[in-house]
Amino acid sequence: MSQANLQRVWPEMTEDLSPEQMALAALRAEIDAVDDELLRLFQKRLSIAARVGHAKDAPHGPHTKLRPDREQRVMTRMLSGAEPENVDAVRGLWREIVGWGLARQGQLQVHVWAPTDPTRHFDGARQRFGMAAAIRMVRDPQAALRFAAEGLGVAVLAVNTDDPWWLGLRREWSSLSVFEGFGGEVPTSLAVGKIDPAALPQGRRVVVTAGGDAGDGGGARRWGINTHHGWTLALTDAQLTPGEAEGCVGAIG
Ligand SMILES: C=C(O[C@@H]1C=C(C(=O)O)C=C[C@H]1O)C(=O)O
Repeated sequence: MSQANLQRVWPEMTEDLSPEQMALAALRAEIDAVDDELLRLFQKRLSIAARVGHAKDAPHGPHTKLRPDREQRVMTRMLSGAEPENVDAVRGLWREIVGWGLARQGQLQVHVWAPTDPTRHFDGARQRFGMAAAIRMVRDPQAALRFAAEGLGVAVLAVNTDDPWWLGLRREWSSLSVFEGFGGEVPTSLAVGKIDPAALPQGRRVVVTAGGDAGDGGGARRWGINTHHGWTLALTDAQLTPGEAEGCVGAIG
């Protein structure tokens, strides 16, 4: 709102103000108007997200409502429209917005297992899933996997430790998919959940394979994350299909 307009709308409020105070009040009035618009749009988005949740109930599927592919598309679209200096702010805000959208379909429960540097892993989960999620640290990776396999929520598990929990992704926890990596180019923890394989993010696949070979058809780039008794957890650029013989257990974008 311009200073002249402010004076017109609130003459009694503005008569004793210095020009600096008037300028500040005008800018704050502008922010109030933007906030009103944001509030209306945010609440509209939340109610649409709730309707998307009902649409996912029919037919009732075995997967959680979290759709990493859709979240990735929403995020990419927003970041491509953001001014360069706003990219970090937009990323952080949209993580929150999408987190609250998902919460309208049921609060996301996240169990984090990270025996070393737990706060760093907890913070990574909080940034990824937002304030809407209920996040807690747990002591037993197998219990966290069981929790995720029962469809009660998702698990974030550290991989830079001596516990090769990830071997189970090809055995007893084959209903779970890795859908996110935390900690940089070579992730130090992975998120797993009962994610519809069709809803995994586009990009790097996660593979658990016997021997040092990712079985990715050769030529495709590959990053090793961990090994244990001849088994390898790695990332690959090869577009493998989750659940098939190549040992693909998910994708992290
Ligand atoms: C709204 C949806 O559900 C969840 C919330 C999303 C959002 O708020 O944008 C996106 C993906 C899902 O994790 C959806 O699947 O479109």
